[in-house]
Amino acid sequence: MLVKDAQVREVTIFSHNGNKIKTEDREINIIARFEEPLVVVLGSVLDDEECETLIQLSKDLLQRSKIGSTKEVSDIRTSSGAFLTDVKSNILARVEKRVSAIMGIPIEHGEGLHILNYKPGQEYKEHLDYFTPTSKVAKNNRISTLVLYLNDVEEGGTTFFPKLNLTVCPQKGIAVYFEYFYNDPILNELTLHAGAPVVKGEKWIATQWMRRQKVI
Ligand SMILES: O=C(O)CCC(=O)C(=O)O
Ligand SMILES: [Fe+2]
Repeated sequence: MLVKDAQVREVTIFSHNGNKIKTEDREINIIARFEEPLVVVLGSVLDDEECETLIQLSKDLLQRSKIGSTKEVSDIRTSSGAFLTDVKSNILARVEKRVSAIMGIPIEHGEGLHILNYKPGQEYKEHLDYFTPTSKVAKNNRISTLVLYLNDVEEGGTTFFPKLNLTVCPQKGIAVYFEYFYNDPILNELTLHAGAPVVKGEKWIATQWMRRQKVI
């Protein structure tokens, strides 16, 4: 009997089933999943000390980049951010290892954890995390994202997926995972997402974007 294509679910990168992911040093909870495109909400990914260390490491870095002239200005993303690329820290190394285990991709495929800080009114408008297929960087395009929430936001600052009608509320230590490496481009486009404006308090996140191949 013929099976209609539409009924066959595409293979995903994320391969964890059940309610928990056991990594080398932590048990992570799978809280919710939206199946196609796959969006997974994960609980207990980072402990308080790890969240606070990532914030502190980026504060040091942001401080330094302000002295240089690399402060980016964009209407799409009004927050300020920094890549923790050349930072040496045991906690950072431990977090990267865990992130790699969750995402099922070697950390060498990552661009380095990117820390973002949003103040009230700041946001990240609707966007796709992968580059347009025609761009030069798309040769080694992004395939998946993990957004780690580093603090509790008093009001606002949710991550939402407008095409899925899905909203994730930030909580310290939790994360949202999604991937966009499907054969069907429509599925990839459904991962459109945004960081809603922070209303009260501030928001800190760490984002890991994974590429198809190693980042050199
Ligand atoms: O701030 C958010 O909730 C979303 C962040 C995001 O989309 C990204 O870092 O690519
Ligand atoms: Fe994004």
